[in-house]
Amino acid sequence: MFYGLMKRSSSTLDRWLISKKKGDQATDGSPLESVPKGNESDEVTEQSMVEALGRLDGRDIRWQQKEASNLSLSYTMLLRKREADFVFASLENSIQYYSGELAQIMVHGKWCPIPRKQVAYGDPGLSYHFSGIAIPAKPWTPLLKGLCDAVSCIASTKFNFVLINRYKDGSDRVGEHKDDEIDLDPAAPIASVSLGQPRDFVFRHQDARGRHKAGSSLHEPVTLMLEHGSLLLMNPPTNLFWYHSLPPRKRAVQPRINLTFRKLVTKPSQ
Ligand SMILES: O=C(O)CCC(=O)C(=O)O
Ligand SMILES: [Fe+2]
Repeated sequence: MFYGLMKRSSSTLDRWLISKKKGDQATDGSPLESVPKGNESDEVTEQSMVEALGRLDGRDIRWQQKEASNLSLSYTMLLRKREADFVFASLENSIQYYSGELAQIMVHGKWCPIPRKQVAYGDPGLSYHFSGIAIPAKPWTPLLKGLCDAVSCIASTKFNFVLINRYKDGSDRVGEHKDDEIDLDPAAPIASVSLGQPRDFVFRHQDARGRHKAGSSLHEPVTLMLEHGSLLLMNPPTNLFWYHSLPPRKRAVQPRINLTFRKLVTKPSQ
């Protein structure tokens, strides 16, 4: 199966390439093998899940690669279904999202409630500044640390922070933005793990927006369906040139959790 990543496919640049390992020579187009199934009767526990996460890098990861003008995306199915189900349920049971001032953002000079829930975890003292707020990191839980270490290993990047967004249904969303904050290491990818309701994720080049519409014919938008258990790497310099959004979708009725692992470079506040 090709995971239905692309809405359009007209030029070679627009075609997803598949490689066995990130950085390997990509091969074009052959269908992905399905991920091997474990013994379905084995019960997944928090401890077995953290152990499984420790072995994730050893799995045969098949990347689908999308390259366009200053855009580089790597996509793979990271977790088997029952693992993704377990992580989703565990996060649903344990995560307390921020409220009050930490659940607002500054839009055009006005404070607005965010149309989703959010929280952050990470190394001690880290905060992430965006849209007028500073989101402090709560201390890692064993599961989130296990996921962070696994994704760090797979992406060859030592992530130290995760921003978690929860979308209760298709009316929750993220407006167009770039993840180009000063806190972020510009040389590091952002690693996005999705759980729950599959949702469209849309990239638009900065020269194809608003009064720059002239660039539209040069830079077609790129839409991916982010599946339950998937990992998307937004590689540099994507976030310097391309905006991304999670638009509302009436037909999406189930909740979704997204974890974006990030490498923050600003000094922890004491
Ligand atoms: O929910 C997502 O897939 C992405 C969220 C996002 O873009 C962000 O947190 O910066
Ligand atoms: Fe983002």
